[in-house]
Amino acid sequence: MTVQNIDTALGEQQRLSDQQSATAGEKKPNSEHRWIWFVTGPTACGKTTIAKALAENLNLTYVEGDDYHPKANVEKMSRGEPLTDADRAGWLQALAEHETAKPPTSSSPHLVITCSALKRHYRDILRLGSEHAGDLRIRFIFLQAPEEVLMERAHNRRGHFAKENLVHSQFTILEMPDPRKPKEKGGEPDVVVVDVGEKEKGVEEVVREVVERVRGVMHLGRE
Ligand SMILES: Nc1ncnc2c1ncn2[C@@H]1O[C@H](COP(=O)(O)OP(=O)(O)OP(=O)(O)O)[C@@H](O)[C@H]1O
Ligand SMILES: O=C(O)[C@H](O)[C@@H](O)[C@H](O)[C@H](O)CO
Repeated sequence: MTVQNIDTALGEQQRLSDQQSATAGEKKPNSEHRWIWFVTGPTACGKTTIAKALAENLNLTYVEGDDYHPKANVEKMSRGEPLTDADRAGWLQALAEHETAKPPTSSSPHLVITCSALKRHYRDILRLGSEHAGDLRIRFIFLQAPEEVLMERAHNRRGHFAKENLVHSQFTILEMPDPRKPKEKGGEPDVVVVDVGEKEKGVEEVVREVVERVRGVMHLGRE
């Protein structure tokens, strides 16, 4: 197979996976729905960077998930101590409530929210919004990169409470979503996985890919 053929095959595979993501769980698309996009992945994978750019490009409302942590969580993370399930419970609940709250009127009703969402169970808490407010389409973008790459990004980042000493603990509990398998087989077809680990890719290219794939899912979901 030539490089071009591999690219075409991968593109097709991605399109099929996004198509699945567009309609995951819905029998009939509803034109009145709101989109909620969670940008997820371990610390320093680029959630804030990519979510802001995505919101700006598609004119969606950006919400920084870290702003919903209680002070004690931020202090704990600043000391390099990993959060527990109990520490994250209230935070996940706050984000789940935020997604079902009355949509903002001053800007787009569609949200892009950052949240590490490291475990399947956490993503399921966020998915519950769809049951509580029937017009929601909750989707995830998982930014995937090797641990060493995120260690380096966290090390080089300035002015953030999360340092490189949080990275390893997050990888030990990470439950990577698999969008290719159906839900009944443990898969998560409502997740768009984007590789952000390649050095030569850079932020601009990742943003371009994310915007294109989100656009694809939202468009497919409206058909
Ligand atoms: N695709 C990329 N390529 C190279 N550097 C990147 C990329 N995306 C983000 N970065 C850089 O990596 C660092 C981490 O990014 P960012 O703060 O957006 O991550 P985050 O996932 O929001 O982190 P946290 O969960 O700790 O808040 C930043 O310095 C950012 O500029
Ligand atoms: O433990 C977690 O789930 C993560 O630490 C997130 O809650 C943080 O917000 C992020 O990684 C740092 O910005």
